[in-house]
Amino acid sequence: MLKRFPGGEVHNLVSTTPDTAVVFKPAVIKTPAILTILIFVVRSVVGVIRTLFVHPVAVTVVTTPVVLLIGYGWEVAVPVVAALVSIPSAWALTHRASFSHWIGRRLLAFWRRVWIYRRHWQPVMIVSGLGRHLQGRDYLPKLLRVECDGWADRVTVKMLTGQAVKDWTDRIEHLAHGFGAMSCRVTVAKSGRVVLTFPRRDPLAEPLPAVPIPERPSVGPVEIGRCEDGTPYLLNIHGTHVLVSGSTGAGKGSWLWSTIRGLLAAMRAGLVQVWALDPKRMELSFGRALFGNRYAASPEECADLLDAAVSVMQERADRFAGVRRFHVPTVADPFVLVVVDEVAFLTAYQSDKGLRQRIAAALATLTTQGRAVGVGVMAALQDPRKEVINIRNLFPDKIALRLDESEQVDMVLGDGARDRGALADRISPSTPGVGYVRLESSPDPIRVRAAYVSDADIRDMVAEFVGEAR
Ligand SMILES: Nc1ncnc2c1ncn2[C@@H]1O[C@H](COP(=O)(O)OP(=O)(O)OP(=O)(O)O)[C@@H](O)[C@H]1O
Repeated sequence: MLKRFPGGEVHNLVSTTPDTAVVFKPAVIKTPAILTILIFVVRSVVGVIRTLFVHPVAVTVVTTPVVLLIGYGWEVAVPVVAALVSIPSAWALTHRASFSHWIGRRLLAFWRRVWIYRRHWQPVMIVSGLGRHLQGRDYLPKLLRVECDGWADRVTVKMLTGQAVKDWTDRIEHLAHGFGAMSCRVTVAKSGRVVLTFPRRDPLAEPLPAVPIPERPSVGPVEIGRCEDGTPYLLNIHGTHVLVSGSTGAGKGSWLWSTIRGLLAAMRAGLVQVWALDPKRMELSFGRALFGNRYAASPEECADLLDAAVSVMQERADRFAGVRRFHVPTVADPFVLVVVDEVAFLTAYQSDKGLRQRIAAALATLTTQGRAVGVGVMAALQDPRKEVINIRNLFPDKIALRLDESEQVDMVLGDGARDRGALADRISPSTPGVGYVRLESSPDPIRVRAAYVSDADIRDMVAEFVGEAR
């Protein structure tokens, strides 16, 4: 005997096998055709209005010829379109930057949104695991906006509820390959939204000539080179410590020399002193005259120079205590920048244990207490493994140039840097000076190329500095 269920009809219940319990027949709700059509029309209208607002330039370019052709025939459409095309062409030829800002990049963004991102969105999301296909329905993150600049596409995405940024940073390779880009970087726009950056070309492929020596004395930020968007990259030196790490030939020298070059005017004015530790005797020795007697090469000399820097630091700390909390560079109390080329020579590879401990203690003291009293450290390092330098974390600002292994990226820049797109292990050996900067103030790494300071540039710097000093 079939039991009568509340709200159900007995004839809606079927038993498929004689010896088993009742099996429910799924309820089929028939949507009226008019409702389906209405939903479709509303969605289409909303889509058209949205496209009009989001891509006004692209919509005008596409619809104008069609409207003219239908409304006035080809006799009117062709000359009007020709005139309309000639105006932007003339604009593009005479002022390319403003044309590409107002028209070119918007058209490109529209095209790439439709052809690259919208077309591949569903398969890339499902295959990478960022979207789900459940019971015939797709649950996908929402593609909100595509913007193009001179070198990259920036895709703003609304994540699925419950997703974390790490879900995206773990899949940068899927995203890059899925959308035909060389790499992908993930940044957080706001809660629930991420921006994916897909480079279209490498704007840092060409070497940059040395930045002109500044006219005005300044302790920074100093111009080091260029960012990917073509803007000058300014590095803060005063009030921090900087670690530059990269394998041999990665271009660490260009970061050290670009910094010294940017400080040269302030050095001439007596507001900055650069103290050079050059255990390899290959890098800083070239501009030795810039450092006067504050140049050291042998481990003993380096240890003495570091101890002297610690003394300066402590003497200032005694004097400044209770009087001021920040250092203002003056001729009496200049900013002291201790530049160390290949710091591991002085720490990990130093066979004299006593000397090694003395140097490590001095470096740790300077990096923990020096910045408030105007003593900074900028150190270069080839091998960032933990056993090589354990004071790595005392440098607030870090730069990873080309590295040999992917694990080294987080060792230099801190946890999660590679996931956020700092692919320092993928930097080509043909682009020395390129690196990822991760500052204390921002977790997102920036890709930068330092300008190349050639031997001739260093000679000019020395000539200018010594000439002035005489
Ligand atoms: N910013 C740059 N732009 C273009 N070329 C560069 C740049 N920096 C360095 N180079 C080239 O790369 C070569 C190696 O650079 P550099 O000596 O600075 O590397 P490094 O990282 O200091 O290596 P090592 O640790 O072996 O001394 C230079 O001789 C120069 O030709």
